[in-house]
Amino acid sequence: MIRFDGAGKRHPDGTIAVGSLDLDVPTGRITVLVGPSGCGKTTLLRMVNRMVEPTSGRVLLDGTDVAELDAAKLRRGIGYVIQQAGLFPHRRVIDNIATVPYLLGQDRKKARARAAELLELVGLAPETARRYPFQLSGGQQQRVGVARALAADPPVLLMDEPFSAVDPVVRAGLQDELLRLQSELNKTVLFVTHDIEEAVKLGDQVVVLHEQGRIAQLADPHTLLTAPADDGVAAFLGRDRGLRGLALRPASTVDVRPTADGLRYGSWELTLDDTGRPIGWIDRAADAALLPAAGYRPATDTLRAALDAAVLSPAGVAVALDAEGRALGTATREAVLAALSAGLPAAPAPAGRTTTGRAEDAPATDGDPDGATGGR
Ligand SMILES: Nc1ncnc2c1ncn2[C@@H]1O[C@H](COP(=O)(O)OP(=O)(O)OP(=O)(O)O)[C@@H](O)[C@H]1O
Repeated sequence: MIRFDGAGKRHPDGTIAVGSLDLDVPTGRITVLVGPSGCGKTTLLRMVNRMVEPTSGRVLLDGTDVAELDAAKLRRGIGYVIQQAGLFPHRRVIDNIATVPYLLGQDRKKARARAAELLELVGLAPETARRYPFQLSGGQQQRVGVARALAADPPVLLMDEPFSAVDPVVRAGLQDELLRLQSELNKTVLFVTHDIEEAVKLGDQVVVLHEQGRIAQLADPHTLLTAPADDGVAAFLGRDRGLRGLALRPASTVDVRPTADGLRYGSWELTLDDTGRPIGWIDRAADAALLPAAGYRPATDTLRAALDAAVLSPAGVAVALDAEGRALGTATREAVLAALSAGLPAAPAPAGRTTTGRAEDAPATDGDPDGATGGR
């Protein structure tokens, strides 16, 4: 575990980057520091590997004050990934990844073999190994940066806006990759971002920071989205935080009608190819062209993906897919909405209006929507 124990940083010019922070970063989990520019995120991250020395308080790594550890040794035991990857331009990818193992005096052949494994682990083709960083895309460079940070198999990973320089699609892919890696590796990850969406997607716990490293809220993503500590945090989370919360709930709760039970909904029919993959929806009544069938994967996707597929479908029906893209069944918009409502408190029946226009309780069986609009 990493512990910030009253850790603060005051620069010689008097700037207080971080006032005094108490924070536990649990072992084997992802903790995300998120907050506006200049709130002290990078300062805090760098206190862990002693690139910044606190001017007050301490940072403890598994109970030991990092100030007591040899800085170079400490850094070799902590993976560090930064924006733009920070690769050595004159070294091939394979040697970039093996940098720390070389420094640790590992046998070169062994270090390279491990680097090749890591290349595969982060989803890069083997031929990437011999290229130089400038021959890679931004997203590929970030993957190499992650592989390099993992090379010495450090228990701790510090990631400072590692994915912010790449476009949103590549970024989402890198985030997915990090979550997949983390499910296998269980590193203690301290991740810095200014993007709240990224924070709630990746964090087991999210620390929302105000200026000078003051904690505005420390919570798991669900709590953060549903119960922001104050208006400032709510504003930072954005207006669609309720909808974004759907991205934290699994799609597996949606009721799926198996393909064997039929693929017709009114005049709409889902057509599949020989392998069981959806081709599209056809409206038998209109004899019109096939329309695309939006799908989602119940095993791995979120409720948000299921809702998206249902909303996009011309038939109002999402296609549930297996990992190979074959149709398992279908889920109506209503089924998705039912799953969505399952986690929420039931809405009471609409109350009627008194003659003074004030709402009053109405029996659940006697809800009168007209009354609610004052229609008579
Ligand atoms: N060497 C320095 N001297 C004086 N002030 C500094 C120095 N380094 C950083 N600061 C200030 O400390 C504060 C925190 O900086 P830090 O880089 O930790 O913020 P951040 O939250 O990571 O910002 P960003 O999201 O923009 O990267 C900022 O106000 C910054 O200007």
